[in-house]
Amino acid sequence: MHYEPTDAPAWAAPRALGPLNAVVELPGSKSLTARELVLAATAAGPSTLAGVLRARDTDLMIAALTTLGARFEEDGSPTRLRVTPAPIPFPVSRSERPTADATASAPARIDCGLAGTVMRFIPPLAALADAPLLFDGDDAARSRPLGPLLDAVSALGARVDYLAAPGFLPVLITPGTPAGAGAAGAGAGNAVAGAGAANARAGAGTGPRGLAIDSTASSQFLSALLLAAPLLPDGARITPTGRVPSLPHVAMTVASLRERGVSVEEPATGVPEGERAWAVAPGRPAGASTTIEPDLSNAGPFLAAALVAGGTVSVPHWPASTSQAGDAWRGLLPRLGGTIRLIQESDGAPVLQATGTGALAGIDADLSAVGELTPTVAALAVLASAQGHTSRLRGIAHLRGHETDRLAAIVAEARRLGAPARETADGIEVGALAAGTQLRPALLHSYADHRMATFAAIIGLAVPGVRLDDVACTSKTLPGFTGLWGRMLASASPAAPGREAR
Ligand SMILES: O=C(O)C1=C[C@@H](OP(=O)(O)O)[C@@H](O)[C@H](O)C1
Ligand SMILES: C=C(OP(=O)(O)O)C(=O)O
Repeated sequence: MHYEPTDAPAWAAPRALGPLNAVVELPGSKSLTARELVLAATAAGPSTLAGVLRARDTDLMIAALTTLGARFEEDGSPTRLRVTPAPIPFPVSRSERPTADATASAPARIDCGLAGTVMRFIPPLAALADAPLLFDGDDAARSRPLGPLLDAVSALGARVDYLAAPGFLPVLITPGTPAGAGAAGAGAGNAVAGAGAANARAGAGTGPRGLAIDSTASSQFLSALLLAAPLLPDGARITPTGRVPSLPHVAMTVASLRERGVSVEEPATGVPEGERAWAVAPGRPAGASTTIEPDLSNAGPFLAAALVAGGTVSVPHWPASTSQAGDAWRGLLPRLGGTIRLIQESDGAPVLQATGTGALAGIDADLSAVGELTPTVAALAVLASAQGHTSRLRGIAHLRGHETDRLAAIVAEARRLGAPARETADGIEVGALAAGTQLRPALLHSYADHRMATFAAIIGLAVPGVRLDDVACTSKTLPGFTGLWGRMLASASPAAPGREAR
């Protein structure tokens, strides 16, 4: 892992000066926003989306879908969008380009930034466009895995040309010859008929397209094919090979498709891995009016702050039932030393409250289903190490392909603080600090990773002298993070003389 710390002035992570009593309103879920944007852009009719996350990842998604021909208009607020779907084939050839790209031969570009959702959800749609699309992103995005997904995109008949290393950005995707009008529901228009590569069993008109895909590196490969499947003339039957991480995110994709009337069959429980298939019927998703839930994964650092500083942090509008991975905080935080209560406000809206005392517990957990929660759990594990506890986080080898190699990053930063951490084949272990030893001040590295930035913020609540090289990368999913964090800390009761959060 190569990382050059930025030259930006370091952010001094604020310490908690006493127990908290804060209510933190979080913006919309990144994952739900990404799915709703794609579904609205490919729907049979217009949609209205409320509670949309406006952050770097989701604004890049809006830009990508605009290039495909969808239209997004703010309806009184940036978080409320009216969406006019794109025709299919997506009219990329007519998209407005920045002047630098506007030569006859330059393909339209999709900037993926560092967003897994953009770099995974858009390529299968590129197979349904009327012109080539060039995908690229941040430097760090160029080492995030894409190969198995792009094999499936070529199985859909598109041509995939890697411009640097095979399996990675940048890549040029050229759609195959469009088939005749497909049976893909109202206004679906044409869809691809490809010669089909080795892993495509069926062509258009002969039953659902069969796609086998190795999704061990990311559940987003599977979600990406599921989102494109209803736009294919005969739908698709998708069989992931190997163990799929982050299954709640796949369930979220299925739920979002079904909400818009798309028929998706999921594998029955008990079907062995490798034999499980998801079957999606053809037919454009329906236009819809949808309100997006707050981001429960991003709630994690704020809830964790209550455990570290003591006191209570409340997150309003916690959904009573949800497909978000972040709902797992209700089970995880009690194992790390907190108390969790889901209460009903007088207006009936549920609120999640995390309460803590500053005393933390170590944890041994398989986080494969909720990998994106790992940096926050790891921050608590590092602080628990200074209280004599060991922790083991398992089932998360795929985090090596997240925004950065998160296993290497967490271990490097934990060690910089003096905690005995090490990588295992599929996770990390954090040992207990020797009695009488404390974590030390450090300039921590973000690795351009929003969740490594919030990792540092959590540590800084309790360890004096923690600074972070680049807090701005939190804008990937949570613009305004430092303001929210500061307001939460301002709720601290003044510490008794001599007392500071542990
Ligand atoms: O589909 C999604 O919205 C996501 C799926 C997961 O990806 P991986 O399966 O690559 O972990 C998750 O970690 C990521 O933050 C968001
Ligand atoms: C893995 C993550 O993001 P992405 O959607 O870019 O994969 C994350 O947010 O933790």
